Amino acid sequence: MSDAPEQVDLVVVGLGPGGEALATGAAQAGLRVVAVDKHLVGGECPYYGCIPSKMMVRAADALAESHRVNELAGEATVVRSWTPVAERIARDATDHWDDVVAVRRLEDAGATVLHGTGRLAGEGTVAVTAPDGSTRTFEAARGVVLNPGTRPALPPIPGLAETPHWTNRDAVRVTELPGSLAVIGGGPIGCEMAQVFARFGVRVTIIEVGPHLLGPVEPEAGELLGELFAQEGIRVVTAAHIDRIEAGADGGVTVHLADGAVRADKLLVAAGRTPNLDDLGLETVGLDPSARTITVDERMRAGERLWAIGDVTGHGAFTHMSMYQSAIARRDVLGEDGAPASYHAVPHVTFTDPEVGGVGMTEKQARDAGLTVRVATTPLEQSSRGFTHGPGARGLIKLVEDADRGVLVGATAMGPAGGEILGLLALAVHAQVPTATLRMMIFAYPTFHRAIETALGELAE
Ligand SMILES: Cc1cc2nc3c(=O)[nH]c(=O)nc-3n(C[C@H](O)[C@H](O)[C@H](O)COP(=O)(O)OP(=O)(O)OC[C@H]3O[C@@H](n4cnc5c(N)ncnc54)[C@H](O)[C@@H]3O)c2cc1C
Ligand SMILES: NC(=O)c1ccc[n+]([C@@H]2O[C@H](COP(=O)([O-])OP(=O)(O)OC[C@H]3O[C@@H](n4cnc5c(N)ncnc54)[C@H](O)[C@@H]3O)[C@@H](O)[C@H]2O)c1
Repeated sequence: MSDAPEQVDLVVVGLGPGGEALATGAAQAGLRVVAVDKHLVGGECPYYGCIPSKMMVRAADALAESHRVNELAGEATVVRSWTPVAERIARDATDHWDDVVAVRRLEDAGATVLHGTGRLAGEGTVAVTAPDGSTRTFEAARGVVLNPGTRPALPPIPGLAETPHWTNRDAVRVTELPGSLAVIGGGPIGCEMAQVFARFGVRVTIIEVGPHLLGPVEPEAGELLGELFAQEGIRVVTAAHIDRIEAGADGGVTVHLADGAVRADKLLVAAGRTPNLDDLGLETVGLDPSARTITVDERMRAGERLWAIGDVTGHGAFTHMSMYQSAIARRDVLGEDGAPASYHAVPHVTFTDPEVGGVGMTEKQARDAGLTVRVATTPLEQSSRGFTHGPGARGLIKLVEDADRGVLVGATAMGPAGGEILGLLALAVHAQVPTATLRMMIFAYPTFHRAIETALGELAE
């Protein structure tokens, strides 16, 4: 039974990267903050997402570089071992999936931290159910911030629910590698994980329903990634239709496609995310709990005394988006001024090798928006840096210009350190730097980012 509501200033439900930062900032500003998470303070990114997966990527890239020694610098023999990867994730990244440090940090900032499930119970009110079933109810004078994030989606494929499978949460906790792995989904999670495991000797097949890997990026980049994956021995099946999935008696799995079958020791499902909106009490404030996103305005307001941030707002499922929105919502909660949200230059990087970075609109999005579009694409390996780099230099720069305004509205940087090259392009799109000004820049020789100059030259032709 719940006692009388406790009076506080702010309740933050869900402590992903943005929720944790907001709760910290609001508590440090003197508000009485209750911060609630039903699992780990910090959310998906530090425990099951960005951080452990990037440790896996780093290890796999080191292996790939070691193999390039044979072409560039003599002979290298490497004995692969997953043990250091698993240990680094468990010990350094996730504290063995324990959030005690994060909880203490938030408490030190002045917040009350509760492990439990938060549900709205009308405007400005949240009921928190602890793991032991007890409930406390809070009335928040300033209001409630929602940052509930997402969980792995399970596509409605016959047999899948009954078949043992990994999601990203299992993949980052693996201590022993299987001989073979089937991956459903060729999005960022599927691609990053597939390449990592393949580089550690696992026979990997990616099964993607779309026409190429990394659906929303420029098709040239997704197709090139598929080509490079195939070259390093990853089987990529695109335009696939999975009829059903069958668990084998030996613990393996068979994915039955419309034309053939894929047999593997393990199955990784990386087929998108389900927003954690179904058990949040949204109906008590007039919102739809079955919706895929919560609509927010440019200050992250979702209703009276209600804000939402992070993946559930539908503006890009990235940690940097959660943090960006967190800062805007925090200012609004505290009654401070600041720039409203703007999404014309959202950057994203998939940390495959080569990295695939993008910002703003793709060519298709720009054309669909009715812009007068001019594009230029240049292969990275044909730049001086690409030529000297040799193996591992494949990639591309693609620019999308609004020709009427003479500014870039989108760009792709794919290649070694593609995510770093993207920085320059993200600035150009963000600040709407005229392409005429970009053309006057001096690009250091021989850098990868100098390929942007080549592409700018092609835009002008
Ligand atoms: C494998 C993987 C790799 C990724 N790599 C990158 C990357 O390289 N770069 C990048 O920018 N992004 C990456 N992402 C995405 C990134 O993890 C998310 O965008 C990021 O975590 C932001 O999510 P969020 O703030 O919406 O909340 P989340 O991180 O999803 O956290 C939400 C929190 O809310 C809690 N919660 C949910 N409902 C309730 C409730 N009712 N009551 C209490 N608590 C609740 C959950 O327990 C969770 O802790 C990756 C994701 C995955 C899965
Ligand atoms: N480096 C990064 O920034 C990074 C890395 C990983 C994840 N993320 C974030 O996490 C989110 C989730 O990643 P994700 O890769 O799971 O999702 P996603 O939605 O981006 O990709 C899922 C892929 O699975 C495919 N798919 C769906 N159902 C299928 C089916 N039945 N058969 C075959 N293919 C199917 C989709 O066509 C899509 O290509 C991403 O949107 C991204 O924003 C970011």
